[in-house]
Amino acid sequence: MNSDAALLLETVQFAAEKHRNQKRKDPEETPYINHPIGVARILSHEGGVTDIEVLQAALLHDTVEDTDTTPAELEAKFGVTVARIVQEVTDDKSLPKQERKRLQVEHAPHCSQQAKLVKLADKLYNLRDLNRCTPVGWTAERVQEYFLWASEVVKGLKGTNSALEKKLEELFKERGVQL
Ligand SMILES: Nc1nc2c(ncn2[C@@H]2O[C@H](COP(=O)(O)OP(=O)(O)O)[C@@H](OP(=O)(O)OP(=O)(O)O)[C@H]2O)c(=O)[nH]1
Ligand SMILES: [Mn+2]
Repeated sequence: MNSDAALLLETVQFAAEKHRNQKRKDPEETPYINHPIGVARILSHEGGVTDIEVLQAALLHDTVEDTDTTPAELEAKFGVTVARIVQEVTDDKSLPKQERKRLQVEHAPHCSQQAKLVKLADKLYNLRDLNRCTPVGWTAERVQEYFLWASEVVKGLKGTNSALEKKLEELFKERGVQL
């Protein structure tokens, strides 16, 4: 087997183990790991991304934010670059939600190109997921607010990947949100 394929399998196995007890917020309680796998798949199949470290970071992107995984653990297992990309896309969960959301908008333009790619694919996946079904407990207003906020983040990621940006723009247009 080629070493990139082996590395991706090692990475997806690690992420699946870390997220093993988590579910998405949809009514069917989809396994959480479907999301990071989908984000990596968007980058590879729709974004044309071949940078293995970006694909690994996509698979791992919610492990530090949402599980007991530490940045040091990622660095030891997957190297400094993958750990750094994940750190760049990790929200500080000790901050109030409004502040976290504001900081994503503020920080997006200053992220590395690799982190910007992961952020674009993360938003694309989550917006498509919102179109597929409404998370349990969310109102239509909250869904629309998420689209509005995501558009503010995506504005700061412009010029990163035209294919992904085009698909995001289409989703915003359907919601009457101007990018
Ligand atoms: N659309 C959708 N999202 C779900 C679902 N289940 C879990 N999520 C996650 O919920 C987050 C968005 O919900 P919010 O209420 O805005 O944020 P919060 O979970 O951090 O409080 C996303 O986190 P994230 O990936 O860290 O991204 P981000 O929104 O923080 O950028 C998304 O992955 C689902 O069924 N549908
Ligand atoms: Mn995510």
